[in-house]
Amino acid sequence: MKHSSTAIAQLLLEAGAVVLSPDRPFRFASGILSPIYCDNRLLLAQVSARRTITEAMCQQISDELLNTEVIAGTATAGVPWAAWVAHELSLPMAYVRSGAKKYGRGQQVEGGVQANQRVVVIEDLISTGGSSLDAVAGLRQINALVADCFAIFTYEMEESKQRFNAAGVRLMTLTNLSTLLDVAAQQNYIRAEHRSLISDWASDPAGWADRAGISAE
Ligand SMILES: O=P(O)(O)OC[C@H]1O[C@H](OP(=O)(O)OP(=O)(O)O)[C@H](O)[C@@H]1O
Ligand SMILES: O=C(O)c1cc(=O)[nH]c(=O)[nH]1
Repeated sequence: MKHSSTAIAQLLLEAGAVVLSPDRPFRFASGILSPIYCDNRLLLAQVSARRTITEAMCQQISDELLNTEVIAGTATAGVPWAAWVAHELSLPMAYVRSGAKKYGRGQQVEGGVQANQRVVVIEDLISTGGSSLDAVAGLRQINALVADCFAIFTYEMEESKQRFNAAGVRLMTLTNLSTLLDVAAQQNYIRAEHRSLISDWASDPAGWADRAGISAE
């Protein structure tokens, strides 16, 4: 069964993964302050939801990325998804640390990826794209071939689009912020004023805190 972007957004909402906190914004990995946070890690504990996500990822990879040789997860939140997808597709799995390990073999990429292997990077969520593209850079450094990244969710930030373009990486996602806001509004998960607030944030996430007069704690 094909899983639509709307169905996956609904799943995230039902799973309680989407949290709003306009008055005490979340700090993202990139430093950006945000009134919304999507905690896909909560899906790890929800067997039916994680099965649906894994199935949807496997389906798209089987349909569109026929030559994939390795599934690589970004540490930490991408790793379990990469493991489940690689297992289902009977492909080798690897993971990419945020930086090279400071002891042992000193590697950023773990799992024996070979030069010229075609690798798909799996991430749980894309904000600026910095984490996934660091993983791509780590893989390319050992001469792996990376042209595609796959994530559950993207905020559709202009910055991420530009960075993926510049890196020559195609980003595929199961769902995105605009779909999530549509579903959340239709089903009364969020009020109209919160939808407007999040849309305003999304129009310029990095400038939002200043615009809204919110100072970082
Ligand atoms: O697109 P970006 O701007 O890089 O932001 C998204 C990244 O941030 C989160 O990871 P986090 O740094 O919180 O670490 P974790 O995966 O260990 O939870 C998320 O899991 C992505 O990896
Ligand atoms: O950019 C991030 O750090 C980030 C945003 C978000 O909504 N969820 C998450 O896990 N990380």
